[in-house]
Amino acid sequence: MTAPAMAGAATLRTVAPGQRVTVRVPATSANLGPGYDSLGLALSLYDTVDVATADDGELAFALSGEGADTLPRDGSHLVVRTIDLALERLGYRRSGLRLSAENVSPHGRGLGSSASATVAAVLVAAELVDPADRPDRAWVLQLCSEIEGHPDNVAPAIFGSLALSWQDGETFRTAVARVHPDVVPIVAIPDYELSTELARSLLPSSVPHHAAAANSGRAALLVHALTNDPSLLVPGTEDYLHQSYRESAMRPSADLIRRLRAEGHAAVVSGAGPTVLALAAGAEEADEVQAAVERFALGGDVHAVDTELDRVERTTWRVMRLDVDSEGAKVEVHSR
Ligand SMILES: Nc1ncnc2c1ncn2[C@@H]1O[C@H](COP(=O)(O)OP(=O)(O)OP(=O)(O)O)[C@@H](O)[C@H]1O
Ligand SMILES: N[C@@H](CCO)C(=O)O
Repeated sequence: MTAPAMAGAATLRTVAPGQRVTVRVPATSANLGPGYDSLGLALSLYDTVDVATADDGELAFALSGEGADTLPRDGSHLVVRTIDLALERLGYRRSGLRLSAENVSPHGRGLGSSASATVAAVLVAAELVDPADRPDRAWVLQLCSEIEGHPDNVAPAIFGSLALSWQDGETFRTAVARVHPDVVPIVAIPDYELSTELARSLLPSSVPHHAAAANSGRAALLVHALTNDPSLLVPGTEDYLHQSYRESAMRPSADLIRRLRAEGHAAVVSGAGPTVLALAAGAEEADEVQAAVERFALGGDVHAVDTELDRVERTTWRVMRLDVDSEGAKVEVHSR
């Protein structure tokens, strides 16, 4: 992991004006059932961040897509805040920034939007410093994992494919595995949000030993199923550590997962939810999954009943058949 030692605030250098960097980062699905805080898959759904430096100290934003009307347009914007942090770690600070972002990944739905934004920001910062101070991708993984608190979304966002991540003391590491070409990810994104922070607060501080033992068997099986034998995806995606504890915060998603699994499909909560991820073993099964989700949606599962208003709210779902992204984040540095 190479990067310069952190400089004191007084010695921070200002990044050169007139630079422009564009980064495209895939969405990611973490956990995949039993791989809690460890496994993550990169998906063919991309956010793009474009940053230009200026010497006027001003921040300017051009945001489109998800969050365009709600995200802050000041130094508290996740991308700006993370660029500032990464630059500081590298011994730099910024003056003015022009940030354009096209956000495609939905926020707060379990598709790693905050991880994608964090990865984009750290990769931008890495390009804005002098070449001699440029960090490698292990440093990028470390900082992004520290910011997110866990590596399972940021690793596939950086490297693509299936990332198997772990922690050695304070150091985050990852190994990237190639996914079997028959595996087809399908996401069913409900119309309600769930913050990762809330979903994490629902987990117990310890689990019974038999649950941990069962989970480790399934996590091992899942890696084999995803890379070598997709016919084992249903048993490989059984989880014992998190999904059941979070059900109360995402009933419609839990109901859809039960329905899909009962019909023989490998369905799990994507990340901290509430999106449902199904991993089909081939195009034919992917068609069946899409049809099953549509039947479930038409059945009109009840999301909330407001008895005072005598009104029933029903969940609506956006279903997308995606590919596994095998490239990870792509950085383009525009010549001056
Ligand atoms: N592209 C972005 N630009 C700025 N802020 C973002 C961006 N994407 C996400 N965020 C911030 O992160 C929040 C969502 O983070 P959260 O961790 O709750 O969900 P997620 O990352 O979408 O899902 P998960 O971590 O379960 O996969 C948003 O509400 C927003 O504040
Ligand atoms: N492993 C994380 C993924 C969401 O960021 C969780 O389930 O809380």
